Amino acid sequence: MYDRLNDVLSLGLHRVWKRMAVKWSGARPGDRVLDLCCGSGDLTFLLGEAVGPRGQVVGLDFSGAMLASAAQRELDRPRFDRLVPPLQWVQGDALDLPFPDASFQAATMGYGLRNVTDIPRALQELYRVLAPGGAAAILDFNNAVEDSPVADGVQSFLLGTVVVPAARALGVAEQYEYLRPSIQRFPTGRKQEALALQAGFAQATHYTLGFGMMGVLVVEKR
Ligand SMILES: C/C(=C\Cc1cc(O)c2ccccc2c1O)CCC[C@H](C)CCC[C@H](C)CCCC(C)C
Ligand SMILES: C[S@@+](CC[C@H](N)C(=O)[O-])C[C@H]1O[C@@H](n2cnc3c(N)ncnc32)[C@H](O)[C@@H]1O
Repeated sequence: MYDRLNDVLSLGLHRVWKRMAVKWSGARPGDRVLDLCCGSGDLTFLLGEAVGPRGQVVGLDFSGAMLASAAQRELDRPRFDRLVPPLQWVQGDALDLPFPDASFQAATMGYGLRNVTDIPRALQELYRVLAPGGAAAILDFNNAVEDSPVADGVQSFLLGTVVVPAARALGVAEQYEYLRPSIQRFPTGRKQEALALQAGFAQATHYTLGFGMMGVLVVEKR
């Protein structure tokens, strides 16, 4: 239901945003890459396409149920889709990653940073497991309250008049009612850049997508 609602409610655009995040992560053929808070694996599968059969892809999530869903999706993929390497599904905490320092050349995090309980800690762990020269792309809703009050207003309107009623019709209103307050608590793009630099990244740039309602924080480790 989560995947289907994402398609319907974003008019399929979330797939475009996820492809942009993978592109901006800098994942290249043969790389070892990580998808943090992978959920049902949307970004993990896209990373697999980017690194190809010689690459290595790890999807991490602390929900065993989401990982089981992702692993089943991998089994259900058509054989010709098997151009990607076998994906590794790891149950773990983004705040205490079970990987050595400098383990990955690139990483993604899709709609996860806003959901962790300690954003600075998550950025520090991401920095630690990236190799020097590595990069990551962190896709999430954009808290546009400072940069674009119009985008903030439209986002709030759509969440309240389209998203939550649609979720209510499917019996999952409570989960989707969480979105607006979580976005209001989420650091703005500028603040995310500052947090990333504090975590040790040499470069941090926040780009907006979806008419300012989504954002991607791109970070680079020297
Ligand atoms: C893929 C998307 C959201 C993932 C997502 C993240 C969460 O933290 C959740 C928490 C609780 C419930 C659900 C989620 C969740 O789905 C983004 C697209 C799906 C959104 C639900 C749609 C939101 C519509 C936007 C306000 C604006 C649409 C942009 C416009 C079509 C250009
Ligand atoms: C909204 S879903 C996003 C899933 C996927 N990245 C996507 O783009 O569809 C957020 C995911 O983050 C996971 N998550 C939240 N906090 C986490 C943490 N501290 N460590 C690992 N996973 C976490 C949840 O279990 C959930 O699967």
